[in-house]
Amino acid sequence: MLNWFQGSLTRKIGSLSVVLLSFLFLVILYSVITLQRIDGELRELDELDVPLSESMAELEVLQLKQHLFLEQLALACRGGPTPSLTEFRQHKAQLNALLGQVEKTLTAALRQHRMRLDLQAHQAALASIERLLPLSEALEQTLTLHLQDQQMTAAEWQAFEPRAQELDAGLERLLAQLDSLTLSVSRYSEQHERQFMFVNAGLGLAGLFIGIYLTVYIIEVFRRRIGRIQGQIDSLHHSLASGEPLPVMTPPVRRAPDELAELEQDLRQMMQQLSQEICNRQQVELSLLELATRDKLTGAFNRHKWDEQLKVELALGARGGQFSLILLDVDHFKQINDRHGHDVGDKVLQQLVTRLQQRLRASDMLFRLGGEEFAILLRQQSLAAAGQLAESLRQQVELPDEAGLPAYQISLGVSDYRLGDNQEGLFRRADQALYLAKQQGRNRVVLSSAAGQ
Ligand SMILES: Nc1nc2c(ncn2[C@@H]2O[C@H](COP(=O)(O)OP(=O)(O)OP(=O)(O)O)[C@@H](O)[C@H]2O)c(=O)[nH]1
Repeated sequence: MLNWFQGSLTRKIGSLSVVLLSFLFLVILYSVITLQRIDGELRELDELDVPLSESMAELEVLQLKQHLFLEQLALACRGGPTPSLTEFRQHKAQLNALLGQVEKTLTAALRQHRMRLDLQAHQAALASIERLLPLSEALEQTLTLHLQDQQMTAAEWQAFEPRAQELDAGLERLLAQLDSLTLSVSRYSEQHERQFMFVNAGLGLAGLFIGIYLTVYIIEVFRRRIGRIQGQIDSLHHSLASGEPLPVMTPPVRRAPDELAELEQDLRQMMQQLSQEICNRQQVELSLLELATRDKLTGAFNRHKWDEQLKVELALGARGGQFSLILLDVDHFKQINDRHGHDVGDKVLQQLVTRLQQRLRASDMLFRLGGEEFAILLRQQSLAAAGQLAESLRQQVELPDEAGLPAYQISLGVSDYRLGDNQEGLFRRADQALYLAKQQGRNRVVLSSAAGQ
């Protein structure tokens, strides 16, 4: 049973169909066998019912003839013509033949015994025939004796009449028994046919319900599972369109490994891979963006980013925004390189960026313009405030180093945005301030205003 639940969908539907077909086959088999039985019963009924009915009709006619003969005999006692003994003998021979025929029919039915006949009623009818035969024989002998002298006396008639009536009553009883026998057989057959009809209708309905259940089951299974797959494909479409990672999938529930479940699992795996791919791609994009905008050695923004950002800030400035610019340069950096080597020079540049970043705010942006030259964009900062920050940066850099790097200083030139400035104008003012700082002995801050700009 557990195997069935874990089986493929084709196997499940196939096995349910086999159950349904087997059930229908059994229904058909049952119908054929029962119909054959009913047909046999009807044939047996014909074999019993038809001859018995014919014999009964003849017996009734014979009984009437017997009555007439006895009436004539009663009249003969009172002086009427004596009836012919030959006629009585003919009746008796007919009676014997008929009784023999009925006995044969009943005995044959009993021997076949395929139908549910009332055995007691059968045997009672046979016993009645057994009793009637000697009675008829004795009556013939008595009548032969009385009619030898062609005349029956009144006393003889009185003795004879009860025995004749006994034979008549016996015949009457036999007829009633045969009648009830044929009636009960017909009733049994009718009842049996009705039962067959009900059972067959019930089985047919059961087959119909199983068929409907199977159909509904298949439709429901497909509808639910395909709906789930559709939902996953929808979220895949959405994710691909928006570029967002796919929703985190719960680990696949262990389900029957049928075709649809396999498809779902494949789809889930594909979505997980795709989700991973999207995350990777976003990381790659971030890395590429970093590479494109950051300086490899120091991690500060690069020249390319500087050009872009300066355009943005100038556009904002043209709309009323305020910002300032600091240009800074390491003093005598060539000497550091020359004395301590290029690698130490690199470390100095890295350390410089770290120290500067420590003092800057999140909205400030530090750029390496080339060599040992740097620029800082300060949003919402006046020239004076930028000058103060520049001075504090200078002092910060001047502090003795704990990592064993040589001491160094920086010179800084500061300018602020003025309405109508372009990239060159703004940069030139800051650069001239820096140049002046170098001229005045380095390790200092010069504002563009002080530089006469
Ligand atoms: N270690 C290292 N040195 C660099 C790098 N880029 C430029 N330099 C060196 O920086 C030095 C700049 O020297 P200069 O332009 O003469 O300036 P300076 O020696 O700092 O003198 P002033 O600016 O006048 O104080 C040169 O020797 C360059 O080789 C770099 O990425 N790493």
